[in-house]
Amino acid sequence: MTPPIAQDATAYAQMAGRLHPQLLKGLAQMKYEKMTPVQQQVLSLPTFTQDCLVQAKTGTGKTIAFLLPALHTLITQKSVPRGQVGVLVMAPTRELAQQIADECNKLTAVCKPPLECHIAVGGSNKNALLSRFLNGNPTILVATPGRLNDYLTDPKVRSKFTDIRCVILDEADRMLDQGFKPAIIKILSSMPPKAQSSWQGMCFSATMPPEINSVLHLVLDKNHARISTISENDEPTVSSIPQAVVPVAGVEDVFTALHSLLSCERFDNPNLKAVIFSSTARQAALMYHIFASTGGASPAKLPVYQMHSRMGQGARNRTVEEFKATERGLLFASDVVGRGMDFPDVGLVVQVGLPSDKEQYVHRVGRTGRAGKVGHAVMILTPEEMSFVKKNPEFPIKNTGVIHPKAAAVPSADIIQAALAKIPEQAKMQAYVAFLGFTKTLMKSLNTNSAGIVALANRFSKSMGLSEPPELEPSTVGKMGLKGVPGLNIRGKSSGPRPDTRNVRNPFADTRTANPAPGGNRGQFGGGAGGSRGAKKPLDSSPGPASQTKSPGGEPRRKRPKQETK
Ligand SMILES: Nc1ncnc2c1ncn2[C@@H]1O[C@H](COP(=O)(O)OP(=O)(O)OP(=O)(O)O)[C@@H](O)[C@H]1O
Repeated sequence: MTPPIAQDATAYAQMAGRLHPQLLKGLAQMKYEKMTPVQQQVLSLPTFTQDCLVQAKTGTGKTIAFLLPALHTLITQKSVPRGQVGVLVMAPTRELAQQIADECNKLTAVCKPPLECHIAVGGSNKNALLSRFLNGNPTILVATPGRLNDYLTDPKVRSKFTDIRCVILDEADRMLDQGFKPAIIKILSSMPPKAQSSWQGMCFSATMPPEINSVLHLVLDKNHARISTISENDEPTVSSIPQAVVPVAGVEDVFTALHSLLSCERFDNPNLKAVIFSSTARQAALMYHIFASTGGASPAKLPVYQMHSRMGQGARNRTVEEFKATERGLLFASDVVGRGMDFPDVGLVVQVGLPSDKEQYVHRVGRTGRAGKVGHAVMILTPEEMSFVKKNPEFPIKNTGVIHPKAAAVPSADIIQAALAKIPEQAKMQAYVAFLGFTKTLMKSLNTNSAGIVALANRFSKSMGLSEPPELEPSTVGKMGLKGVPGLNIRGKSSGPRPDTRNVRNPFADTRTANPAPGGNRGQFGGGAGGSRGAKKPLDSSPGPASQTKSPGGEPRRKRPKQETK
């Protein structure tokens, strides 16, 4: 099926004379014959060099919509001196940056002379990429802000931006939020001032919360064009994606309900390809291992994959490649793939628990129903989380009624219990600490207090089969703002031997799953951060820009991520 392109959409062939022939040839090779609405509107602007703020729904071809005008200008106007960066694209995650670079390379495949597109992202081999960047001809650079700032400490790198022509922010609302804004400001301070060199600014996203308006001046001039393919009364999600909520009786029933749901879905569609989002990296890893051990969604096996910030970059890259290529399978993910990622033919998105905000809901749902294809989205919510549905009536979320875990054709409760029994205790402890940290950030939306959060986390702990809540360092409790809250098991304040969450390392390092991801990314719970260490930065996340710490891959972490709690 083709993207949501109207019958009367303009064919790219009709752009002959307006778009450079080499780009038209590239489009033809990619088999993009007609324009999607956002591409049509952007290419209808009076000039391709105009600053613009562009909002269009997920999966409707925004990448090509920003690449075409930028590349056309690059090819047709005074050439950028050799070695200089002409177009800079910034995106929030390494995987999305790579995906944009891949799309750019396909589009420019027939360009002569060739246009080099480089990437600067964390977690990868910095020295090799930097040396290629310094010695090559990186006319186009796609970067994550943390790594680019890291590059920019080198004066040789800074000197490569003196002739910059165009700066593009993909996922612009995310790039300009509190987490990333300082890094973006720092990057822009290394470029010639916009007022003098008048580089073009472009901001694209599927969501544009009002807060973005006060910071647009960083990238766009005040006469920028505003394009939205979403009309005022339109829903913010793609209308061909039915959305539902499965309310469960309590936090204890979540995994069982998920198993029931996936089993039913699998029954309807033997080639099910689904992304299952969790609030934290630890929970994504936990669910991956549970479902690897149940053999995918029973009764038949589906390959399972995991994707989150606790994995090494090599494993992350392999998972992206494999899940893009596979026809069927379950990807247990955190929000590292919540925005922008284009996994073809995902037919189902499941959100286990709440997204960090309503924008994140839109982006997660948008991993299905892309390019005009069909898909649906389901949330699994506890009674405490159900207010999300009421508070956001703009989302057409249908309440399917409580699914009793045992109502499904398979004994999901027993299967989950058996799978949980095989999960190392340390992994459960880590999931508990991450759950506590993330749920604390949602205290207001959950309409509860600290004691309520701890009680919820303790029920979660019990449901995983832990005899008592894992022990926390007093300093961790302080950092979480939970000092004095009853129900916590605090080191030094409890009697008798307790499970120890310190120095927890790769609890799966020596285990083999029944259905490991083909990429071999087993045992990715650990990364060395134990319960208390993990909780030390309960809000930390790898895809974010610099604040104080650096991830092992050199991608700076930000103070308060919206996307992922480890
Ligand atoms: N003109 C076109 N014809 C056919 N397919 C297209 C066209 N433009 C884009 N696509 C395809 O549509 C899919 C979605 O494109 P893209 O990833 O750019 O969407 P997006 O709007 O940026 O989504 P998101 O908001 O999730 O980032 C991709 O698989 C892309 O290859």
